[in-house]
Amino acid sequence: MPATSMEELVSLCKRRGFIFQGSEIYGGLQGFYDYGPLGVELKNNIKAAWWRTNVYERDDMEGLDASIIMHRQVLRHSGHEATFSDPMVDNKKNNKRYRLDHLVKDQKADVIAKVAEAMGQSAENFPAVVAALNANPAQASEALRAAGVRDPFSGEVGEWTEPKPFNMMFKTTIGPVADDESYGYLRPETAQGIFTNFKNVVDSTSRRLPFGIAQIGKAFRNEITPRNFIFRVRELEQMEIEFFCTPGTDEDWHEKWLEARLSWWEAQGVPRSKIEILDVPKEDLAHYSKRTYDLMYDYPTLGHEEIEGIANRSDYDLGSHTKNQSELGLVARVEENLDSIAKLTIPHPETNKPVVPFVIEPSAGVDRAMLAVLSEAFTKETLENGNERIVLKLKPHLAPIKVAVIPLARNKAELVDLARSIKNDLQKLGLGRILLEDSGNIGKAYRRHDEVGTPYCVTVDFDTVGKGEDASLTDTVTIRDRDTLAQERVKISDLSSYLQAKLR
Ligand SMILES: Nc1ncnc2c1ncn2[C@@H]1O[C@H](COP(=O)(O)OP(=O)(O)OP(=O)(O)O)[C@@H](O)[C@H]1O
Repeated sequence: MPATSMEELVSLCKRRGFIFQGSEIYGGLQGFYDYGPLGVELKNNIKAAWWRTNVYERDDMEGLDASIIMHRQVLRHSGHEATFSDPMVDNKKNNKRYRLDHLVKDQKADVIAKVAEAMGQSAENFPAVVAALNANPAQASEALRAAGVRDPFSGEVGEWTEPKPFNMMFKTTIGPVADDESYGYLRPETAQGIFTNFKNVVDSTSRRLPFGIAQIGKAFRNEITPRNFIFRVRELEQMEIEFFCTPGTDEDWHEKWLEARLSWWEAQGVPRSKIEILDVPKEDLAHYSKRTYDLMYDYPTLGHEEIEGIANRSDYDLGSHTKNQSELGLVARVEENLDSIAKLTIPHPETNKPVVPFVIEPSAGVDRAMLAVLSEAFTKETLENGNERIVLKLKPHLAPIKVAVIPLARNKAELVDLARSIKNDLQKLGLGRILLEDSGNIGKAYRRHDEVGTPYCVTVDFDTVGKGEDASLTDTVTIRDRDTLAQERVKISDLSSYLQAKLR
């Protein structure tokens, strides 16, 4: 059974070294997390699985790693300077600041109903309530107060300001002079680096439509209320694809990508039955989107929340960043661009005339992926002897440690030396991290490796070195299967092929 609460996951992640609060020894920094020894392995494995499926196993994709700090013109013409903002409100009583929609959503049902009524909306249509609050700031602050909207920090009814937009981009100075011109932004999504490199990739690879560019990397959002562990953070990582296709084929590609992405999640242990597909209503679509599917995973404690967005972005992005916009017959409404020096077109596959392609964008968060994968793998079992065990039933390709090699006694040099040499041989197979686990107590070692999801433990005991009761067991080791708890005796000489077959 998957995790039933976020607390279970938070506690496991801290206890076993997956995830720590950022800057913890100075009291922590809200919205920033550090990935520990096992977290970095799991994260790398998720990213590698995504890259393998979306780049290596397809014939229509290229990869990219663009820089994080971007020219302000990029984020001006992408629309982020003007629109990448969330409405926020302050509580005048304690100066705490909240994202308006989060604040209202977390109130009791009767309070939400009162806010909705005051704004002339139905509580069932929550986005419409938020839209009405944003559109009528003065009425909104009165509605929040009259409905008795409580401050989540103090628990008391707040004295709420009018909502105002808050741009979520991190701005930074570039170079030694801090003047009005010398600033850039930390990218709020990786996508823009793909659009600005579109021409470079086309020119250097001779790609023709349809094709896509994949990128994994950090993005930064100054979220007003970061919360729910790594679900909403200020420094996040994204796995994004911009898939360029001929206008008119976009709807078809949108469906294909939806299917491809669901099947990828399934292969990572996140079943379709736990993902709701939200066909985002027209009135809630981002300004660039023709249609968007949000994949809503059923997170413990939070319920269904977005794990990935798959948007049909039309020709908005390349159309916004290209020069000569007026000659290109753009479908999307874009702001005038007199700064770009590149024409972002590609020959139409049938007419050979220059065309600005449409874009399908599957965009997933690595941190949210990690939370979902951990949540699905988390299992509490009662054993035959009545003891309870916690086991992370991660898919082997995602497990941070693939095999733990354990000498039965840590003070017996011949056991430890042989275990080390087995570990070194297995490490050379390139399966991922193999750990020499010589902490001594075999029971504790098994428990630890269950909890961190190690699929196999290999134990070197006295029989292995010919000092046990059964001479026929010399040069064999015990392999313990994490999920079935079955133990098998295998010859050391067969170990590599045995584990390769199980883990590849
Ligand atoms: N603050 C964040 N922390 C962690 N992951 C995030 C954050 N914002 C976005 N993501 C991830 O990046 C993906 C694509 O970003 P997108 O801009 O579509 O998110 P969003 O619609 O702004 O998300 P939300 O509505 O939850 O704020 C999301 O599906 C999510 O997995």
